[in-house]
Amino acid sequence: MVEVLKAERVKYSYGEIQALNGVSFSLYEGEILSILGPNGGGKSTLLKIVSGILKNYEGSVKLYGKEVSVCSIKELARIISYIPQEFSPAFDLRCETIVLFGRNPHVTALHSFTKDDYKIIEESMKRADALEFRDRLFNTLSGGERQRVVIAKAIAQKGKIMLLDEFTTHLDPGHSQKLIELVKNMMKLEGITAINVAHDINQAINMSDRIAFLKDGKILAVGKAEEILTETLIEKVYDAKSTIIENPLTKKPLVVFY
Ligand SMILES: Nc1ncnc2c1ncn2[C@@H]1O[C@H](COP(=O)(O)OP(=O)(O)OP(=O)(O)O)[C@@H](O)[C@H]1O
Repeated sequence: MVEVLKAERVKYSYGEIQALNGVSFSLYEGEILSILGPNGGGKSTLLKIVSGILKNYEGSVKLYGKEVSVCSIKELARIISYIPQEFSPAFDLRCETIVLFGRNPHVTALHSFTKDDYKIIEESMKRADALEFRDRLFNTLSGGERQRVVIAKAIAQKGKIMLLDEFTTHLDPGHSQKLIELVKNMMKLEGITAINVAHDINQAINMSDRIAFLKDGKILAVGKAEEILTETLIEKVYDAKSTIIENPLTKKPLVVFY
């Protein structure tokens, strides 16, 4: 198994607030690792460190063996595609232009976008089922339609690692299901690896190879859902009562809160 990312004893604080307090885990090529946990547990902070937004962390975070804090933003953007919960550009931009942003990390100082870039954009929009929005203004689309465009941008970026930050939060069950399928298929076809930050535990169990629970800046458990999930763990993480049954369709654990 190729280790794509290795985090060791990562600590991060915002002034007095210790957001991460000794986080260690590995991410292996081709897997989806979902990170779950209560509000304020440190999930977004972890994604910001992995994507190079927060650099002054303690410990070590290596991507393909290289420390993230010394990678340039452009270098990271060639490896990492980030799909946020919401993307709201400050200006009125056409959807094609948004997807074109995905090609920025591949453009050199000497020449701008090429014919190939435009071909990649068209293919990416087709795959994300977003081609029909090509000439529409991004801000006029619905939440689900926008996410398809943002996913097209991530496809066009051709990063080997995808960071998904609660990317289905504002979507209805139909759109949410379609987008998860799209991301999973894309990952299989392109051999992409993903970290998926989520609150919907059952959705995370169904779409992931492994799950991790982050609380108070520490990982409480990480592994295959069927191996680590217990009612006691759920209570420790969320302070909530649950019962865990077998999902009749997927045969994976299904957490029922009560
Ligand atoms: N810019 C900031 N300045 C100060 N404190 C921050 C900042 N961003 C996050 N924090 C604090 O760091 C801790 C971890 O926050 P983080 O956003 O990483 O949690 P999270 O697990 O993503 O939460 P949620 O599930 O609510 O999105 C929280 O206590 C939060 O208040």
